[in-house]
Amino acid sequence: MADKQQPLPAFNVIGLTRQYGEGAAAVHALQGIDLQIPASALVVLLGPSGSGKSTLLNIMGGLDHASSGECWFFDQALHQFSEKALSLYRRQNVGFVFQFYNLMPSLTARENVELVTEIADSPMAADEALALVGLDHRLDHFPAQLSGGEQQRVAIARAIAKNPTLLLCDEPTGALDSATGRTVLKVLQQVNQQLGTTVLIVTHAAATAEMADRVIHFADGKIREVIENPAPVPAEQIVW
Ligand SMILES: Nc1ncnc2c1ncn2[C@@H]1O[C@H](COP(=O)(O)OP(=O)(O)OP(=O)(O)O)[C@@H](O)[C@H]1O
Repeated sequence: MADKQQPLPAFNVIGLTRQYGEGAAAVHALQGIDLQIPASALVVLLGPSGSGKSTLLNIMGGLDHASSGECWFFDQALHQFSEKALSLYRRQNVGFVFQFYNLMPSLTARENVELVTEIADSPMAADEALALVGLDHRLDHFPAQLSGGEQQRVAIARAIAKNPTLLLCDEPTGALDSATGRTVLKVLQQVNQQLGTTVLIVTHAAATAEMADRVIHFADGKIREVIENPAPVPAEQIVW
């Protein structure tokens, strides 16, 4: 009998596949993924280019559908969701951070974050979100007046301002030098620790694994290895 005290994981992924195209041209991006991610964990996904990391992240984020298998978010069966239900799921639960910040150049840092807080159900104030990422002194700056790392921190503030349960980050430090990347990782770790947000980071910067509770290694559309890290290090100590 199931242990009633056992909390549901944030994600329970069972036999997930994703195929692009048909026949001889088909790409089997995910070839049967089984995975559990506990709520409030910080998880890093590593693996060679084309191994399926972004494909899995996109399915977990409700941006894409699996070809077969199950993807549970707590008790919600994402694999059975309509486009409309996925859209609501994304709006209510998911913050996204990508390699490129996608800020509106004609809006200030505060206004970029307000774009999200105006349509979210229970947002934090834009100024509060920007203070959390250490940008309370840059509220009225435009993206062109900010460094790459600062722009990425605005993008993170925008993602967390709607108080998401889940923060999905695809190459968040990909466009940054290592020192600046470290400040961004520190913010992600802080969001995880202070807000309890489940954070998933896809990256090529293997040293990022040191700050994770759990590291998932991909190869050829499969999970090669999952490593639990009993003692994640503070992001500021990471060197790559
Ligand atoms: N929309 C698509 N149409 C066709 N093939 C796709 C599509 N998206 C991804 N693929 C293919 O699926 C496979 C997995 O891609 P995915 O982007 O998930 O890999 P990744 O591990 O995130 O790679 P990277 O580290 O380079 O971002 C690759 O072979 C890729 O070319």
